[in-house]
Amino acid sequence: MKIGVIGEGAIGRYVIDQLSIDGRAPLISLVRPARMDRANDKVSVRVASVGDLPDDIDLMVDCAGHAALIEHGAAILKRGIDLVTVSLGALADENLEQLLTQAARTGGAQLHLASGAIGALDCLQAARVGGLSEVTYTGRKPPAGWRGSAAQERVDLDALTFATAHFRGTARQAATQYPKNANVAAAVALAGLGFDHTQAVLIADPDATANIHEIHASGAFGSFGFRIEGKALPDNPRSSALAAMSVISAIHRRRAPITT
Ligand SMILES: NC(=O)C1=CN([C@@H]2O[C@H](COP(=O)(O)OP(=O)(O)OC[C@H]3O[C@@H](n4cnc5c(N)ncnc54)[C@H](O)[C@@H]3O)[C@@H](O)[C@H]2O)C=CC1
Ligand SMILES: O=C([O-])CC(=O)C(=O)O
Repeated sequence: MKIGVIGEGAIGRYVIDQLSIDGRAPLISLVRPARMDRANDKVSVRVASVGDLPDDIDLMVDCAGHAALIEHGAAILKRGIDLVTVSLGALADENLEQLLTQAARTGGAQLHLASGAIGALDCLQAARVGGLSEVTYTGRKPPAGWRGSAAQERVDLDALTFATAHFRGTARQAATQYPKNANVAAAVALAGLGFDHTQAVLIADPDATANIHEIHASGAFGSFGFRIEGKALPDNPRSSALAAMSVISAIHRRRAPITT
């Protein structure tokens, strides 16, 4: 299977490392033009545009964030190449969602949303069939996990002495205002009640030692609570290791003769 990766940051590097251990086919990296000369011995080919991807590529994986999905997503799908993405929050923009839907139909390809740093999405998807009445997502990270986000303008991250909510609103608002931190809110919304009916709370917690994500949902099925304490990737305190693992898991499931 010939795979192309977008993004050589914390998630991208994990994915490239794992795929090179699998070692079945050359890896292609789609990078910004300024990064064309960067060295990574696990990558065989570097390209700066979707047009330069080889014809026999099987799958692209976006590990680069909203800007990359916006820039490359439609062109990849239109070329008939399936795309796995971690940038779910970008779909809070309805125009982008429509553009990607149309591109996938035109190319006969599929955009696969990696489960990312959260779980229990299967439960929400099934519960949605019978009708959900309420879904709340709470994201809690140490202050360092919120650096570079809108939280910085709302609370003094360096001076916090107790857990402080810096955002309360819908999943659409969270995903739009926190592009690097609230993809999980988008995942919960897309699996359950949608962007405008899923409530989100984002908390900076000086006592937290992990990225903690919680879902509380109720509906015709009953109710459930889900909580995960995810370790951050060593290179980026914002991003949970599970998000990178979920990309590899998505690729493995595509190859498997029997899959969930
Ligand atoms: N679904 C989920 O649960 C999660 C999703 N994410 C998303 O994944 C993104 C990446 O996370 P990290 O690897 O930790 O970030 P990072 O900042 O370590 O790496 C991002 C990489 O993407 C590259 N990049 C950015 N825009 C690009 C473009 N237009 N074309 C090509 N490359 C581009 C950057 O040069 C950098 O190498 C986050 O910004 C966030 O949106 C992150 C954590 C969890
Ligand atoms: O990695 C995490 O813990 C969550 C995250 O950044 C996101 O949802 O974008």
